[in-house]
Amino acid sequence: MTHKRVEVAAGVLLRADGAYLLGQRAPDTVYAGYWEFPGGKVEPGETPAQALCRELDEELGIRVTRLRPWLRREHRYEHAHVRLHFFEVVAWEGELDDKVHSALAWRRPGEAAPEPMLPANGPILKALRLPRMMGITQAAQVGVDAQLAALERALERGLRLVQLRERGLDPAAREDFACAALARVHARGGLLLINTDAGLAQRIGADGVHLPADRLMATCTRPGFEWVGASCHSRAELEHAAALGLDYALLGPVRPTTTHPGAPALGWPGFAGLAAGLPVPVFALGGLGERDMEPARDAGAHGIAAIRGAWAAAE
Ligand SMILES: Nc1nc2c([nH]c(=O)n2[C@@H]2O[C@H](COP(=O)(O)OP(=O)(O)OP(=O)(O)O)[C@@H](O)[C@H]2O)c(=O)[nH]1
Repeated sequence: MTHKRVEVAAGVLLRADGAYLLGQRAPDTVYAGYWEFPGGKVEPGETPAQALCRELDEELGIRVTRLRPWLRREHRYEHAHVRLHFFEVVAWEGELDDKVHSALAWRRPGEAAPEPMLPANGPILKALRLPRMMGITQAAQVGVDAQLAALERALERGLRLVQLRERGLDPAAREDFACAALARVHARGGLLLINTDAGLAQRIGADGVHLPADRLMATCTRPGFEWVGASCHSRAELEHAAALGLDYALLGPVRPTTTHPGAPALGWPGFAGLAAGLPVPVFALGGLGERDMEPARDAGAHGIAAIRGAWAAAE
């Protein structure tokens, strides 16, 4: 049986400590007892953002004062074909006064979520585990020792996601550097992805691979790592990353950069237009640093990826 598509708005309420809110569906609903993000169906004449503000007022008794578009994902249930518009809700007024759920629970991104979870939400929980800042290595440019020292400083400051992108190192030096970087990143509980070289990622036990755009477009099935991402410069590339079920995409350059001279800069409106409405978290890239996190997330980015900007913050 085919169903008309139902538009749904769902809110990831984020506390200052990074915890997010889940609600357990009441006994008299479809999927009773399953956990969900608070929200509900978009009514005729409403935008998804308006629907979410109404639902959070009705369900939780709060007035949303700041929200950001995040991910959009379609799922076919036996009872409905839903298109879920997920927003991050970062500020609200009023105390939580739940009127519809059996229970509420706050969870930090690393903690196990309560079970059972609505089936459409698995990738959303995985996206919440993805750190907001990605550092991309440049050991071939600055030297292996200087890059490892910069990596240690950045891990100390809280960096937990690193992409090793070292086309300029010969294979033996790249493998030595990758092992040294992986030990440091794993000592802090972070994730290390290897650009292009899936064999190297496999040998050293890295967390995943990162595909350059040409590799992405030549790839028909998701590589078999826990974390797989790709570099994108167009909507077609972003949609291919989404179709492969990748865990993130990088999109840029947002500003002109010395690493990609001559590439036209997107600016935040250009970034927001290309990144909107995707199921895959998108990092903004190109001339950015941690100070750009707020404008990036307001433009729909999951976070920021940086080469120079990731290592320079404390210098
Ligand atoms: N609120 C919410 N709904 C979700 C999530 N994930 C997900 O698949 N859905 C699906 O989206 C639809 C939302 O329907 P709902 O029953 O909450 O809608 P509603 O509040 O307007 O209730 P109503 O049916 O009584 O009017 C359901 O099919 C639900 O399974 C989620 O995280 N939050």
